[in-house]
Amino acid sequence: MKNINIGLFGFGCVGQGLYETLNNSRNFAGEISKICIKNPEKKRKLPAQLFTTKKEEIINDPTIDIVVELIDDAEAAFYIVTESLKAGKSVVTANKKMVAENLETLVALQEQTGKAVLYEGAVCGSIPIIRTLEEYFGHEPLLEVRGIFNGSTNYILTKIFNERLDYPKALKQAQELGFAESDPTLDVQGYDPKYKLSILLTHAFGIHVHPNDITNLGIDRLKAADLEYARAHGLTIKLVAQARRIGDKVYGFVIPQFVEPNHSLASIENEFNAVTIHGEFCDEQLFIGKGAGSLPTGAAVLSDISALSYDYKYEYKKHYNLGQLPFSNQSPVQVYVSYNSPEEVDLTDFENIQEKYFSFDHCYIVGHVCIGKLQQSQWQNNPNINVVLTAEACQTSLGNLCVSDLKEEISELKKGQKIRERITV
Ligand SMILES: NC(=O)C1=CN([C@@H]2O[C@H](COP(=O)(O)OP(=O)(O)OC[C@H]3O[C@@H](n4cnc5c(N)ncnc54)[C@H](OP(=O)(O)O)[C@@H]3O)[C@@H](O)[C@H]2O)C=CC1
Ligand SMILES: N[C@@H](CC=O)C(=O)O
Repeated sequence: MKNINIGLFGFGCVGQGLYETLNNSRNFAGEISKICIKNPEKKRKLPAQLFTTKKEEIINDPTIDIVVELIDDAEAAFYIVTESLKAGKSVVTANKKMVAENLETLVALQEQTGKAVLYEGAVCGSIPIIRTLEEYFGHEPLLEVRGIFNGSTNYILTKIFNERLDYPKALKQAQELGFAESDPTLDVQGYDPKYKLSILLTHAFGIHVHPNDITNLGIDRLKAADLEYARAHGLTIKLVAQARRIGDKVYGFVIPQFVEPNHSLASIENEFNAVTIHGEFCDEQLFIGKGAGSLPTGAAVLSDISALSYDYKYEYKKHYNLGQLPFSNQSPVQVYVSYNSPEEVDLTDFENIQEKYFSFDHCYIVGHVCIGKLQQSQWQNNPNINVVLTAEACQTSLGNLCVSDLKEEISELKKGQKIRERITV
């Protein structure tokens, strides 16, 4: 095997994880010859001559074979990746925001330059999901890809449910352990798993969907009453990313979901991620592995570097071979919506309502709403409002209750009245 000369950008959690995995791999012939970082004053555990703050020292170095981009700034990462490709170097990156927001450009640039960009570490850490979709499922029509795509929020939810730790403490731990993004709102508001879903949409269904077109709701608005609701019903909550093909359309979104104890995602805890693939031929498969952290992500990056050493490239088979399936947000889902007072939610946005509950400290409704309506609604931006998919959320059969009648009835209810009612549709 040829000795590979690596130029590395970033020496934080993942960069150091890569360094460890590279040095402890017994059969990998490669070394890091230069590391570009941002802050020259920071104390490093490696000799100073290895570090630089000048990107060009790596991009323009003809002795460097592969560029590995592991920084926490998506804009600068895009520059590094595109300039490296233009300079004739293949690239490994773990930056899901950068990849998801620019995938079409990156695919075109790979075609133009003949060089490769690999990004296994960008999606679900150590789970080899992109290569699995590319190679193993390259010709199988898929029906669904779903799962837990964010380690930090899964860690937080595990600590909240299993140890009754409060949200700020659990988030702080996820940050200290290196799981969270530098801006943790990307994790807790569901952006990070949305970037990953956007990338998987390309490899699973052949479609490029910009993350801005995918709905994401997070776990940052969960209130004590929502947790009590879950516990009282024997449920837990997971932040679930999902995409499914129904007919000739693909639907996808990231929304927290109540999960029953016997559900395959219920036992996925801490920073572990899980991906379920449902294919027309293979039926269901479940992949589980650590989705965040220094060594698991470093291992995914090392695997990509190794793949480049035998000239591996993503072929984007489904994207090139299949007609573009349209992506749609017109998918009705059943949601639990909790809020402080009845006028905060516009019930006319709902297709129907199955349950409503008002008490002094907790109001909620359960009903079907279209993802597109949810995405566009003003009320959804209200920080008092928390939306969780019900355990049956994606069963699409809708009742036909007229919500305008209910709206009037509910708006007359005063906060403090304790009414619990199931409405049969
Ligand atoms: N942490 C994880 O578990 C995972 C992270 N990722 C992704 O990997 C990437 C890196 O994450 P992580 O290691 O956690 O981040 P860290 O914050 O731990 O490290 C970021 C590194 O990037 C360097 N850096 C920032 N901006 C620049 C720049 N413009 N030029 C050169 N270097 C720069 C920093 O330099 P300095 O040291 O000087 O501050 C630092 O070394 C991110 O895209 C993240 O989303 C993917 C999967 C898992
Ligand atoms: N912040 C991310 C890191 C890995 O992608 C996560 O928590 O999953």
